[in-house]
Amino acid sequence: MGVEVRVEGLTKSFGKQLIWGDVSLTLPAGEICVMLGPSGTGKSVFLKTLIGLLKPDQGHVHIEGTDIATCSERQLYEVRKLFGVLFQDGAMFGSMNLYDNVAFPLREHTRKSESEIRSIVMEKMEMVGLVGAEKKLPGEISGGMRKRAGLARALVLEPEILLFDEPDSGLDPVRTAFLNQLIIDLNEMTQATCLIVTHDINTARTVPDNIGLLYHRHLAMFGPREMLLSSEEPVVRQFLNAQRVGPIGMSEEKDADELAREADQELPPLPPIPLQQLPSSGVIRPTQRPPGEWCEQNGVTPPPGSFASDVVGAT
Ligand SMILES: Nc1ncnc2c1ncn2[C@@H]1O[C@H](COP(=O)(O)OP(=O)(O)OP(=O)(O)O)[C@@H](O)[C@H]1O
Repeated sequence: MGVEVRVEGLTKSFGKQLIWGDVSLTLPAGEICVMLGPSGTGKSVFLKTLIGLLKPDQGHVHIEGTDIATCSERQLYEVRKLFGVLFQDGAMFGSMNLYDNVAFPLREHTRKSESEIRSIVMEKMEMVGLVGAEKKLPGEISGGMRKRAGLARALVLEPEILLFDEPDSGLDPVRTAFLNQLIIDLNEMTQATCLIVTHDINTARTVPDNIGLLYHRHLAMFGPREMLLSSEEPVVRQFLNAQRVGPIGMSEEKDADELAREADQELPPLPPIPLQQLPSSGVIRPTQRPPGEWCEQNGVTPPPGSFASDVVGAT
């Protein structure tokens, strides 16, 4: 079972540049969360702060009784073992074949025998569909395969928390759909708490239990998927529906003149909320809420056509 990650009042700057301030959210144990945000809003910095690769200026990251922001190096080393991270390019060692890349954390962090390592590596290679490619070098395979190899490596220490930094970057829509299915199936299988940083709106709309949006140096919103997909809040609405009309401009926020010009433009209606993607087993995950539950419990009328099986992005 995954563990909860509780972030409180987190602030990070580089020199005088504030990246984001006062970020508070909880990644609930075993749930899948997505973090969105325009380019450069500090999503990768957020991931790195969660695993203690970057120190925040203020705030706390509580994981199983340890505060990553203030703990000792020794405690950090222990807590890091709870994490599996899939970096954007898979972060493979170019001179090692896939087998040795995937085996690397086991050889570094455990005293397991080579035969134990072999069985774990092959199990994870099978999970990500890479059996037969063990001897290939990272440079000899496609970007999608590299990501799957990176995922196998992220899984070998049986992590309780899985972080994905733009798993869909550089992948075509079909490969992205397969990778998303793999993430959902892994979550069902391992119950690890998952956080996916992505730009892909379809992923954000259909995969997670919760969505967060970083914008303009703060966390604009974080909460259940249906809450954000039914939100009328301008930034959330604009981003989750990939619209030009709204506060977000080409480089940063729009200025007052641009916003005034848009004032009389009518916003398109909110699109229907798609069904959340199921694991391959077709059975709802333990942490997944039935469609429409959040809206019903919170007295929110979902946009017309929501939760129909033929809504684009439903499968
Ligand atoms: N180690 C660092 N030192 C100084 N500035 C940094 C460092 N790491 C990141 N930054 C700055 O922090 C800001 C946010 O970067 P980050 O990569 O987290 O954005 P992002 O939201 O993940 O962007 P994208 O969606 O384009 O990948 C950028 O302005 C970047 O230049």
